[in-house]
Amino acid sequence: MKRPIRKLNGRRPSALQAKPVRHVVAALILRGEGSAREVFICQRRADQPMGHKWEFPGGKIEPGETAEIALARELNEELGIDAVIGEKLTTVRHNYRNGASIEIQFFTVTEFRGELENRIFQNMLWSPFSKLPEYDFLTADLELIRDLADGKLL
Ligand SMILES: Nc1nc2c([nH]c(=O)n2[C@@H]2O[C@H](COP(=O)(O)OP(=O)(O)OP(=O)(O)O)[C@@H](O)[C@H]2O)c(=O)[nH]1
Repeated sequence: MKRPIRKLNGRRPSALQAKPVRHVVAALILRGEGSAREVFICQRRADQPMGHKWEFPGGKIEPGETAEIALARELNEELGIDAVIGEKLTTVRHNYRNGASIEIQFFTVTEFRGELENRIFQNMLWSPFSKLPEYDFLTADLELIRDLADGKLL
């Protein structure tokens, strides 16, 4: 039996509006050891969605790509480096308020060829883990940022 679609003030229930999950990969590019350890972070340009927010370099996985291949491609496009993709650190799922749902796989990178070159960002820099909470990161990254700053990860 077909169930009628319930109307809410003329709108469909939100489950029917849900957008497909976007699969994203991002890199924690690391340098240094111990308390001198730093991670490379990037700021989105004003004209990008969620402009001025800080993030880890990366992007969406294209059809047919593995996560590692997608991340190596994104790092090449965004920063001009040939990176060796390391271990997967964590996977984060997040629902943005606009209905977008993303799953981000974070990988470490400790080796790459080439110089880090700013091709698309407003700003980019090396940050000690303890200073990460001072930057205005994308909401989906906040738990990871706290864990890194508290020394719970890496
Ligand atoms: N790269 C990256 N994306 C993140 C992070 N955190 C987070 O929520 N995202 C979200 O994941 C999505 C990645 O999309 P993107 O626009 O950067 O990907 P892309 O380079 O493939 O974009 P394009 O569609 O312009 O080619 C965005 O919705 C972005 O807001 C992060 O730390 N790094």
